[in-house]
Amino acid sequence: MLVGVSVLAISLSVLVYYYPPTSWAFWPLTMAVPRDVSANKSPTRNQSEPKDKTVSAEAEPDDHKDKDHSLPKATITQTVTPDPDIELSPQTTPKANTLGIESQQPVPTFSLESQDSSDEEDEDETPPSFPAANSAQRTSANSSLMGPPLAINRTQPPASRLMAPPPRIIPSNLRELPTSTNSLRIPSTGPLPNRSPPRSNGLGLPPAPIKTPNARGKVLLSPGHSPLDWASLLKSGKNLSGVSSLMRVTPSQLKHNSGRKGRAAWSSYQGKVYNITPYIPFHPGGEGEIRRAAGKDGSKLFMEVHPWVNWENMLGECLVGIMVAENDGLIVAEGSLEDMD
Ligand code: HEM
Repeated sequence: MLVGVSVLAISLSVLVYYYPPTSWAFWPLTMAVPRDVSANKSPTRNQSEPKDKTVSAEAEPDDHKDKDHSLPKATITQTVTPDPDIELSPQTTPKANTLGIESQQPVPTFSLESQDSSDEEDEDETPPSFPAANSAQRTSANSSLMGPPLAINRTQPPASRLMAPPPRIIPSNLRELPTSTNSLRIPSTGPLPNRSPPRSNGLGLPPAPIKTPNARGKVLLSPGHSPLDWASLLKSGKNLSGVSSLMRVTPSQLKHNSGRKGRAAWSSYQGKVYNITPYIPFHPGGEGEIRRAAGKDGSKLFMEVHPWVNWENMLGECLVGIMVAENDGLIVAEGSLEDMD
């Protein structure tokens, strides 16, 4: 008995030595895999496979096959791709996808091509029409959302197609035209303009005239003395100041050059003395107005009438000098002023 057990143990040891336990699980599978699977595309190996626990766990159930066949045929094309791993030696470690024999079922692929008979016509290389024949744009053209195509009458001029027709004249809306005698009369009804009594000052005197913005008439300048003519004279380079160089002007000197008795007209504006003699005929406000400032400081008069006028630009070439105290001034020879005239 003891000897028998020993022999059995030794034989088992030898068996385990040559066939390690790691290879035990694949014995039935390697023995069952056919040598040439490519020649037999029908997956019938499962029938010969033993009901080993490792293999049967990866086999797909039958109801799964039924589910694949229930897919719509119109959108699925089935392709069979032979697994190249099948050609390997059965002694190698089997791949997972080869064990699932049912995975030899064709893999469904989706395609956008339609299954009707027009597939062959789509291969035509002529460009498709726009909009496409079966587009929603064409189909909606017949619906109520889209009107019929414009029918342009080529016989009419373009203006008549774009403009709205003239309004219809209804006789009841027309007024009666005034006759020649009635049009000159003051209407007897309705509010009348300027019918209020004339304004009185309460003293019996005639009412004061109503001032309007244009009540004061514009000064008519002599020909050749427009503002543009003055501007061109400023650019002419002519000596308009009457002096050879800037000078210090005393109050007595300013008063002396009053523009009377053949003298030049000087006027001071904010400490600067200008020879306004050449500008007098160009003054838009008239010669009399600007002469009021001759021989004295005209800043106040100037600012009262037109503070917006830039006299420094307009009289720049007429600058004589600056105002100084009486004892600081230099007398300018009168001949220099006569040269300007
Ligand atoms: C020398 C310096 C002066 C210069 C450069 C000058 C220039 C001018 C200019 C450019 C205008 C036209 C203004 C406009 O149309 O808006 C004007 C108008 C006038 N200026 Fe002078 N002016 C000067 C001195 C004076 C003085 C001293 C007076 C008198 C107080 C005066 C009285 C007037 C008047 C009454 C008008 C008319 C304003 C109007 O039409 O509404 N200006 N002046």
